[in-house]
Amino acid sequence: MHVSEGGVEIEVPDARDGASAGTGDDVFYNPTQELNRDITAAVLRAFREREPRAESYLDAMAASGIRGVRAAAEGYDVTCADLDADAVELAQSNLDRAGNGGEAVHRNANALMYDEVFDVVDLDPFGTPMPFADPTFANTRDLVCVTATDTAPLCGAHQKSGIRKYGCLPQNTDYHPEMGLRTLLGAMVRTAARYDKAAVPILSHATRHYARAYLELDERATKADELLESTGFVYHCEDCLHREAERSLVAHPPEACANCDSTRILEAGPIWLGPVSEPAFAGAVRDEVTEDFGTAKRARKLLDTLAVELDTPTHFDQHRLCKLWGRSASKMETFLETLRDAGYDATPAHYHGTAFKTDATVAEIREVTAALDPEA
Ligand SMILES: C[S@@+](CC[C@H](N)C(=O)[O-])C[C@H]1O[C@@H](n2cnc3c(N)ncnc32)[C@H](O)[C@@H]1O
Repeated sequence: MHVSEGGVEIEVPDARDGASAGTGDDVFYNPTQELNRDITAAVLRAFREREPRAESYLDAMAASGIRGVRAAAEGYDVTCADLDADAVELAQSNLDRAGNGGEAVHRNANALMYDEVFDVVDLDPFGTPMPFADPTFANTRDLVCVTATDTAPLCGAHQKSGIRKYGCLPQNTDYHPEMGLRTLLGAMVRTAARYDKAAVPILSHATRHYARAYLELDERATKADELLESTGFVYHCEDCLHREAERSLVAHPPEACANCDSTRILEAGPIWLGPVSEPAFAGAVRDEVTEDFGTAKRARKLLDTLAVELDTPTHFDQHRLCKLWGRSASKMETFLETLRDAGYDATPAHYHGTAFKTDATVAEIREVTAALDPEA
């Protein structure tokens, strides 16, 4: 099957009739990840401005090679790696067809990353990226791009798996996409720190199906120490949804909720509590989205949201709060405007349409927005 994406043309196996348009008919290609790949192409453009020495790009789990083909079109010196020989053959033929150079290699990405240094490494595995984290942070020079699709372990829905994979205690809350993203970022920051490197999140986004993060590397151990100080714990009241965050290597959970006195407090961590994106970089990436991206409109909307989203470590869901309080929900803009008029910061959060961030506590949100549903 012929696929046109972001100005490049590739062949992928035809999922409908099982026929192979390339070589292997079981080589993976997921059309629903186009937004993720469009944003990656825009990140690669914006990162070039930020770090002009960045030249080599490893598509570490290439499958059809779509990420590598797109990176080569952006002028990067591309290597596509895959364990599957059919994938390597298909990726090489796609690189050749596009004519922007690039080599596909039949290698285990972990072994390859210990052998060779790349400026940019893109991890896009099935499920968790943790089995690839050590060589990635040991050897990558400038930027790590990472997707994790194991959202249930990440957000605490499959908690034991989350604990095993990410070395922290994730909890299943009403802000599960953000819990997942911060579980992933915490594990990335800690892994990089083992190699005396700081992995600074410069852009991140999450949906129900995956978390995606871009981490800029800094070789100063002092910077790695600084980042570790932005990891810590969230304490979440299961009754009133009040939450508090504590930046610390050790948890000091409250005995009871500061808002409602409940003792049903969930403790999550250590997770990343710092900013998940750098506003200026999100804006620069947004400016690199071009009309030949199939998801241009969605990508710009997402990046616009990321550029202004508050960096509080959890988001709220208006519908969840209104249900708890027996109120009808309001239009998001009206709800946020009400908080702002009362002197709080409040922005939409990119996780979904009813998600928002604010510096108000749950009690303050309840009080300030009460007039929006006088019947309740
Ligand atoms: C989710 S797919 C990659 C999708 C692709 N990046 C895209 O955007 O369409 C994961 C790929 O990783 C490959 N893979 C799994 N383990 C690997 C390893 N240790 N080294 C290299 N490739 C691996 C699989 O063969 C599979 O093709």
